[in-house]
Amino acid sequence: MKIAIFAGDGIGPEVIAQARRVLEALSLPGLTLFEGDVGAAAYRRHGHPLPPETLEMARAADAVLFGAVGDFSCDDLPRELRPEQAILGLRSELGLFANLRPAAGFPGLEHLSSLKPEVARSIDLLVVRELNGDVYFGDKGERGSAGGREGWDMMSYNEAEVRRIAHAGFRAAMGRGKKLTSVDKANVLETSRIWRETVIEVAQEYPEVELDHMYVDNAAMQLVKSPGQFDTIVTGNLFGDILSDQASACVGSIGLLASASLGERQTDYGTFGLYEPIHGSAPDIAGQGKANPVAAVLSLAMLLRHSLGREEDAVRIERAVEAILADGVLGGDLGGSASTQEVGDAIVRKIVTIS
Ligand SMILES: NC(=O)C1=CN([C@@H]2O[C@H](COP(=O)(O)OP(=O)(O)OC[C@H]3O[C@@H](n4cnc5c(N)ncnc54)[C@H](O)[C@@H]3O)[C@@H](O)[C@H]2O)C=CC1
Ligand SMILES: CC(C)CC(=O)C(=O)O
Ligand SMILES: [Mg+2]
Repeated sequence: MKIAIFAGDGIGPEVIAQARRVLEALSLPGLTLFEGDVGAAAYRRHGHPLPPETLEMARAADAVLFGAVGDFSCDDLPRELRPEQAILGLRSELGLFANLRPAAGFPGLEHLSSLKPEVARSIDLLVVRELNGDVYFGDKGERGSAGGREGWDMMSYNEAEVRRIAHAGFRAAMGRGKKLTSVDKANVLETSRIWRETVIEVAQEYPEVELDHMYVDNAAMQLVKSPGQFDTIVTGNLFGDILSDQASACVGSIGLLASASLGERQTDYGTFGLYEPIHGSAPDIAGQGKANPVAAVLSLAMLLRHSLGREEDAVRIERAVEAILADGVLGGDLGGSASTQEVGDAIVRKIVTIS
């Protein structure tokens, strides 16, 4: 089993160091770890945020564990050299089109949610976000205009792209509460009209799943008003990016939510994937030991489940995380004072005691 580890920038290395300790505490036989450079760190060392050797390392692995990229010192670089291109490049080059972002409340942490505790208690949803299309990958540019500089980012989806993420959404819903909400903006966007019609067509193959549709503005409102109504959400790249950050505040902190990015490639043990917290490099707290490593640790659990077929180890990690949070080992983002290292220590100790 080969895992490529790309820690990246800002708090990326801090949270990945803790995830790595948790992985080592599991003492899995036959595991090889490789480390590669991405983001601003890679740009400084190799002149590119996603050097060819990093991409090759990812291709040769069964899974990638990713921290975060982004560094304001790179803001003036041309777009193709900015750190964020590393994660976009990995997602597109590796064909990782389905981004699974679960958001569920942790028992006893309801008071830390931005919602009322009784509302927060009801959250248990999965955002299935399309990851290879939309405005992030469409034609983009800048030109002069009568109104000054004009920029554009083309939003587009074709039926094949929508079909494959719709299948991912329906399959995910089948494994959960059999309810799928497709989020779009079909009242004004052509892209969304094709999205909605294609999702309805794919629904014929999943008669057991109850499908509904919601405009993204209403979905954002419903998410904070009554998140319990959602089971599985399928949506485009931009809407999914925004709604999942919003969902993290409903759970308690962006430092808690993990993600899996999957494509079609199968390995000897499961589906090849890239696993990362939903947060970014958080330059405002980088280097201060304040980053919550839980999202990175839970991303590792998703890696073990989806790419390495090690469900029992994934559950062991998830139980350890739930236990330390219930014990009150909380970082600053959750109103506590535990450092990144202390949260990692507590998870490692629990892993060892949980059989
Ligand atoms: N996949 C990736 O690598 C992503 C990279 N980014 C990049 O990250 C950089 C910073 O972006 P922001 O918009 O500030 O988003 P961010 O997610 O890095 O941070 C947003 C807020 O959440 C806090 N936060 C994030 N992770 C946390 C954690 N684990 N524990 C405690 N608090 C945490 C930060 O301190 C900040 O106040 C930018 O360069 C952005 O492009 C943003 C999102 C995803
Ligand atoms: C950094 C961006 C490319 C994407 C993002 O914010 C995300 O995937 O959560
Ligand atoms: Mg994001």
